[in-house]
Amino acid sequence: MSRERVVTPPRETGRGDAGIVLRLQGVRVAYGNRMALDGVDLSVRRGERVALVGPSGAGKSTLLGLGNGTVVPTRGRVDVLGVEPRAVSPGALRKLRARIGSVHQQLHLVGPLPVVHNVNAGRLGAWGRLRALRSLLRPLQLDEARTALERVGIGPDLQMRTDRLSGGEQQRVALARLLVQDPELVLADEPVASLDPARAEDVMRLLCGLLEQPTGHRRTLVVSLHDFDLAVRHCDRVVALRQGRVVLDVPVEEVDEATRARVYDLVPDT
Ligand SMILES: Nc1ncnc2c1ncn2[C@@H]1O[C@H](COP(=O)(O)OP(=O)(O)OP(=O)(O)O)[C@@H](O)[C@H]1O
Repeated sequence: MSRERVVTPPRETGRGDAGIVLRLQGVRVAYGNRMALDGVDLSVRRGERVALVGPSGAGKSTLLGLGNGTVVPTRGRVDVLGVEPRAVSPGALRKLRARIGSVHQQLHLVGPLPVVHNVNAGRLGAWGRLRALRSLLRPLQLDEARTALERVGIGPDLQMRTDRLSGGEQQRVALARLLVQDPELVLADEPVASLDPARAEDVMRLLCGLLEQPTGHRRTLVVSLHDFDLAVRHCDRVVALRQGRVVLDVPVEEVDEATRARVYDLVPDT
């Protein structure tokens, strides 16, 4: 078993800190005496697509939780979109979260509601309570919802009950919700874990397509994946965690058969 730690430092873009959307410095997260992350340093630049891989319990979900402020570091510092989540007021944290899109294996759609409301849920963080209530009575921004649904490839039947759609269509509604949210950073926790390979490929292609903005800029993606091949096909960089430590951090071009085979055997530095 190899004891090396393979880390290629992030490529310099000459933009300094301004280009970094997520930074972890010396981060430790402990749940009681269980160490979920231990001494993690990681910087993700604007527009990067970073895949988190590693065995079950390695700390991938915990790292994503740090990104949206649902997990607080026990030690070290986390900065997201220029904000330190644990240091800001609840209002500022809400504003920060409105700039971050979350994708999960569970879609968190409200089944009995018409599709339009589930798509518009992407705006709740930006709208505030009154506007959200108004939209529940009479949906706002129908054109944007329609455009988002067309972009994810389902018909514009906005009034259809969401739970009448197929599983694949519901997945697309969840992605349309992400699109109308228009986040700067997307954190996706095993978004394709329960899908067959063909659908997983489809959803990853769709998700990555949504990261491209009409302006030519790209939203940033950090995604945990169990399938190493999917990570290599769709991301720019692979970060492998094991027992709460980063054991591999390389651009996908540097991933060869040997790296791929080693990932699940690597152990952290001691
Ligand atoms: N709320 C919690 N309370 C106690 N322990 C936790 C909690 N959340 C995570 N852990 C522990 O922290 C470690 C890292 O868990 P985490 O869910 O981040 O790993 P993961 O890499 O996402 O795993 P998986 O691939 O199975 O989802 C595990 O040992 C887990 O049992």
